[in-house]
Amino acid sequence: MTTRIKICGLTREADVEAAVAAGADAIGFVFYAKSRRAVTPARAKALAKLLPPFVTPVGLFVNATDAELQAGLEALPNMLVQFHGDETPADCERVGRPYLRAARMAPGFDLVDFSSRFSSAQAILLDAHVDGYGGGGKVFDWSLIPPNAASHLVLSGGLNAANVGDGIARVRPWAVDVSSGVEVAFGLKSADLIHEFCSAVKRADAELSRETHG
Ligand SMILES: O=C(O)c1ccccc1N[C@@H]1O[C@H](COP(=O)(O)O)[C@@H](O)[C@H]1O
Repeated sequence: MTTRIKICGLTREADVEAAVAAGADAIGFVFYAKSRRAVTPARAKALAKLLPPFVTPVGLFVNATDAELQAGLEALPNMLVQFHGDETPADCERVGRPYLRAARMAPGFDLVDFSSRFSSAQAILLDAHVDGYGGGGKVFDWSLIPPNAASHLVLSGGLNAANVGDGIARVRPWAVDVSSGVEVAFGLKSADLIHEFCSAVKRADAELSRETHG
């Protein structure tokens, strides 16, 4: 299987170009004003114009107001919505768009129950439980993920080129998502690290395919 790749928290044209060139399937824009990776809807619109067909823009929101959601959706009408705060299933469904719902993984968290409550999500995105909701570059204990927790899982939380292959082999996610792990300083993406991350994902897929098909 091909593991899809999302590169999140892009703020500059060069980062978007690097992610597309490296083979990313999705690009995330952070619409959360408290994040140092935040972009305005107008900025996201300008960056998303660089995306070729079949690369999906994703808008990340944390407990956004209706006005903030609307502004994001108007700027990026074709975006997938990533809810990364305390949104309820009703909050997510009210927006009427395909969405990812972030689960903040920590010991005792009931992922099976969470996934069943958010069964209308396209995928459950697994992130470590950190202060500030996410994007903390922290790996969580992957053994907390029960088998068949959701039909589509996006693995995130502290991924980088060195550990993403292990994550793919152990979790077998539909997709992986990275932000901190492709940065040289907080919020500053590196084209080289983006390329290394995407190459590591492709190597892991090739290794799994060899194990499966010989
Ligand atoms: O990136 C942020 O600033 C952010 C803020 C609030 C919620 C989520 C955020 N980022 C997302 O967190 C995960 C994990 O990121 P990392 O690779 O550990 O840095 C990922 O989905 C980011 O998009």
